[in-house]
Order: sequence, then C-alpha cells, then structure tokens
Amino acid sequence: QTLSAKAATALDKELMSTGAFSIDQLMELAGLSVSQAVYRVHPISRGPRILVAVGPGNNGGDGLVAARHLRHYGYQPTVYYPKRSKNELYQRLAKQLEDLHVPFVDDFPAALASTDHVVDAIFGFSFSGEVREPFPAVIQAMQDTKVPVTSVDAPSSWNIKEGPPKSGVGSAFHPDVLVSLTAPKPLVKYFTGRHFIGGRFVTPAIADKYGFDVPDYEGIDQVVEVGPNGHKL
Ligand SMILES: NC(=O)C1=CN([C@@H]2O[C@H](COP(=O)(O)OP(=O)(O)OC[C@H]3O[C@@H](n4cnc5c(N)ncnc54)[C@H](OP(=O)(O)O)[C@@H]3O)[C@@H](O)[C@H]2O)[C@H](O)CC1
Ligand SMILES: [K+]
Repeated sequence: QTLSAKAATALDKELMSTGAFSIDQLMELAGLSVSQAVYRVHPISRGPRILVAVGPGNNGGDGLVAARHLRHYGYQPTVYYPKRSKNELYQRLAKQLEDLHVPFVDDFPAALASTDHVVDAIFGFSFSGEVREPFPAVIQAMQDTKVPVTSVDAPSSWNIKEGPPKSGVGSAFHPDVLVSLTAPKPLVKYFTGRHFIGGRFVTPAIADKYGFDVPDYEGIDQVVEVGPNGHKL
C-alpha cells in the first residue's frame, strides 16, 4: 500500500490538526527514524563520517534532526545546507547542531570525497518538476559516488509517482537505502535497495483511513525493515 503525494500531505495536515501533533514532534520522530536506519545499515565501525544533504523544506528538517541524533550516537556528521530557511524551527535545529560543533560545509562534492555515508534529505513528497539550482550538481554527485546513500522518504529528484526522471540529472540515481516515512510512496516501485519504514506516530485509525497498515515495529525500534516495494520481509 503506497501513499500519493496528495494523500501524504493530507495525512500530515490531519496529524497536525485533529491529531494534535506539532510539526516539531513529527519531524523529531521522522529524523530519529532516519538516524536509527543509518545505525542499522552503517554501524560506526564502517566509518563515522556521515554527510547530510539538507534541502529547503521539511525533508531537510528531518535531515537536521537525524544529524543531531547521529552525533549523539558517536558519528561525525557534516551538514550541507545551501538554502537555509528563515523559519524559526529550522533555525533552532541548525543552532542545536552548531552547539554540538557539527560542521556546515558549502562544497558538497568536496565533502563527499571524505565521507563514509550520505544522508539524502534534499526533497521529499513535495518535490516536483526539474531539479532547480543549486541542487543539480548535488544530485549528480550522489548519482556518481560509490559512497552509500540513504534517502529520506524519497530519492531526491525522483517524481513521487513516476520514479526516476527519464533523462538528465537523477535519471541514474539509485540510493542504497530508503527510509519511507509513515508509508511508502508510489515511487518505491522503482527502488531496489534496503527499505525501512519509519515515523512511528500513526494511529491505527489514521492508517485505516489512508489505506495502509501500521508496520510491525519491534520493541523500542523507530524503524522496521521491509522489502524494496514495501512488502513485509
Ligand atoms: N508525516 C510524515 O511522514 C512527515 C514527513 N515529514 C517530511 O516532510 C517531507 C515533506 O516536506 P515538505 O516541506 O512538504 O516538502 P519537501 O521537503 O519535500 O520539499 C519542499 C521544498 O523543496 C523545494 N522544491 C520542490 N520542487 C523543487 C525542484 N524541482 N527544484 C528545487 N527545489 C524544489 C520547494 O521549494 P519551492 O521553491 O517550490 O518552495 C520546497 O522548499 C516528507 O517527505 C518528509 O520527509 C515531516 O518532517 C514530518 C511528518
Ligand atoms: K530525500
């Protein structure tokens, strides 16, 4: 069962209205899920350096939260955040990282040359059209690198319904890991790597309304691994 971009937006709105959640709470749990997925696929023994690519919207916010948790786990995150939002929430998330001495860098390809893992938190379910500046070079670098990439909610540059662009930047971008938040989006049809579901905040009633199952999270886990297309393993 997948969630269209429209349904995912509606679900988010519903959680924040009738569900009584704040965006900070949802983002904290989303980012915590991402950090746990990274911990599973890339234990610190594989190399502590994690480059987090942060976009201008909420997908980027999830990345900022994940970077903070990863730092607390003992990783050495570095953040690439070229289009900073003036929104107070993002400013606080960035300040929290600065207080942990997490470096912010301007040159993504250069940072990529000295990292062990990448978190792609550039675009999520509100992405559409062709990738605009300054992101084409970033997508291209993630497409070309041998460093493993974990994408948050969607491989950035992919159409939420149609998957990878037919040509140009992103058309050959296939991240190693995907963390779908609340439920997979239709693009998972084109995804072949390790797949996790996170965002452990959905009530059974909401899942029912939007036509998906709450995943079987184990114990205190914030993520559950599923098949590439979202089926139970
Ligand atoms: N319930 C949940 O699952 C939650 C998920 N969360 C995360 O939120 C994102 C969706 O966040 P949203 O803010 O709606 O949008 P995105 O982050 O996906 O992207 C919006 C920004 O991207 C820019 N954009 C869009 N298209 C392009 C493009 N072609 N080129 C360049 N930039 C683009 C857009 O810019 P505009 O100029 O159009 O304004 C936006 O700035 C979801 O995927 C989850 O990761 C929440 O954290 C919590 C709940
Ligand atoms: K992403």
